[in-house]
Amino acid sequence: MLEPVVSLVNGVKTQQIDIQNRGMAFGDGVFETMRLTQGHIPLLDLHKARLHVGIKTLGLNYSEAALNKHLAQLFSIINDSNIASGRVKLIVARGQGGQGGQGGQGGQGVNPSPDAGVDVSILLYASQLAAWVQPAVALKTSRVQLPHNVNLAGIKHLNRLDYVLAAQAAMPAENEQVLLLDVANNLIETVHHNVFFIRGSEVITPSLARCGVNGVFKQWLVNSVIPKAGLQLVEREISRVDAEACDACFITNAYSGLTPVTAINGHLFNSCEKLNAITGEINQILGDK
Ligand SMILES: C=C(O[C@@H]1C=C(C(=O)O)C=C[C@H]1N)C(=O)O
Repeated sequence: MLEPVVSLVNGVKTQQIDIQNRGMAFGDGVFETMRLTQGHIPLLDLHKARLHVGIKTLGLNYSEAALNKHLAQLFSIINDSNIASGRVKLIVARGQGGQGGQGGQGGQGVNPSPDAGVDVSILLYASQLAAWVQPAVALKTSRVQLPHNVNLAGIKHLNRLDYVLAAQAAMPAENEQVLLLDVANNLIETVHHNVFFIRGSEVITPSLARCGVNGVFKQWLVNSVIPKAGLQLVEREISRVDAEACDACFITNAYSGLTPVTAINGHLFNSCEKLNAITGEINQILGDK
């Protein structure tokens, strides 16, 4: 785990949170993992929009003005320092407090009290991008499958235990990422990325209606990049057999962008012209190359 270079909790420079914070106690919150490039965060508006969806779903007592103030404070610290590129993690968790202080189930206080506030914790990890970005990876499926949960599908909430179990079971090598299937045996995503397949002029990505995280980079690709590259986006269920019939595969997230996939459980994929077109478009827009 990389040490944060700057850590703000509700605008105060500290690495401590309240022992009763509900984000820690119950996973009662949402988060964003964002890329910092030359002092700015690409796709920040999309990160904020996804955060907002999660906040609304969880019914957090949220002030957009407070969030913007904390972000401005963070940017001012970044600009005064020599941190140019890295990773920014933003957590919005419900403040402390169980049900009226008396506890809910078994005195554990699962129900939030009406006056439970909101903690906005902003943590900056200044790591070298190159240390995190892999040129290409192989995927390995995990025997631990994602349950369906339509209440939380798409949201990047703090409860990631299915992912922890799946990664533990798969034990990936250094050049591997863990691919998750759901309980209906459809491919969903990797532990840290969304997944895409190219077949002819179609770019196919799993439907996340029942589980999975609606990635910010995925949203940007789907709405802006893929149409520009003249390709057709299809969101649907994908089985392993469907996937193996495809020409190419890649994974995405906001931190590392697009990463080509060389194989899934030993089934090989090549790079293809269409994948190069998408990568070219991304690099041009993000100004990476
Ligand atoms: C919880 C995580 O999940 C992944 C995050 C994204 C994303 O934000 O783009 C996509 C797929 C998820 N499996 C994470 O922090 O990596």
